[in-house]
Amino acid sequence: MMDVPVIAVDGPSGSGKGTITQMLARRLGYHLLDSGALYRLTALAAQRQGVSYEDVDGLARVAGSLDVAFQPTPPGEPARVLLDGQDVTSEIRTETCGDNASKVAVIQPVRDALLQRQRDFCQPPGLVADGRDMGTVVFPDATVKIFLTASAEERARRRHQQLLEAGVDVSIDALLDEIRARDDRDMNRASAPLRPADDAQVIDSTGLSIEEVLGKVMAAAGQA
Ligand SMILES: Nc1ncnc2c1ncn2[C@@H]1O[C@H](COP(=O)(O)OP(=O)(O)O)[C@@H](O)[C@H]1O
Ligand SMILES: Nc1ccn([C@H]2C[C@H](O)[C@@H](COP(=O)(O)OP(=O)(O)O)O2)c(=O)n1
Repeated sequence: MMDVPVIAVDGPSGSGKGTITQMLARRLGYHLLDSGALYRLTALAAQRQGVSYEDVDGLARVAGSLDVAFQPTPPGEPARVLLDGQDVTSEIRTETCGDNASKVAVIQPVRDALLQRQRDFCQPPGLVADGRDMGTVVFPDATVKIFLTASAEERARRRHQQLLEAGVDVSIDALLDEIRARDDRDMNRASAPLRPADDAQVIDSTGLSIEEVLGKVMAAAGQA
């Protein structure tokens, strides 16, 4: 499958990966892998099955047997995500689920159990892959590697705005604390820590509009 182009986009929470990869995949007509959704689904499925976040074997089993479907939606809307046939699109987007995802994601057997499932998304005509280790571990031979970042303060402001639009009012300071804790856990774990691949192009989106970031990413991908 190495002749299928892969654009890997990694970066911390709130850097704009989900927004940019969705727009990019649509524009190029490529498939999209939201790898974070798989970690979120693992956390949710474990909770539903009563598997504790300390039970390494249990978590790996949950990750390896996830019954997941991603259904396309109109432009601008997140893909619909089904777990065991049930719509969990909103449920997996909460801050708590993101935090739980980051906790199960430190466990190597969980990462191993999800590896092939992620690689299976690499299908013609191409793939845009969103995550933490797309360019370093899952698709080390990716055609283009982008590391998207922004200051923690900017990412907390974006998350605040996003939650307000969803009717949830959480203080920016609380969100900043959460973002820092999640950055710390994702960057300092032993397995596939969040870091730019050696051959990644780093794009700092602080102070840039979504369109400006998309332009830079398209240029980096040679498609501008
Ligand atoms: N360059 C940008 N400028 C302003 N807001 C942005 C930018 N990129 C993304 N956002 C907004 O920030 C929030 C988080 O973006 P998202 O794509 O979910 O990030 P990630 O997937 O990296 O966690 C969303 O509400 C999104 O609309
Ligand atoms: N490729 C990936 C994707 C996500 N994770 C883990 C670490 C992240 O904090 C959680 C949630 O990721 P997700 O991309 O959905 O979260 P954000 O939208 O960036 O807030 O999952 C991972 O370890 N490896």
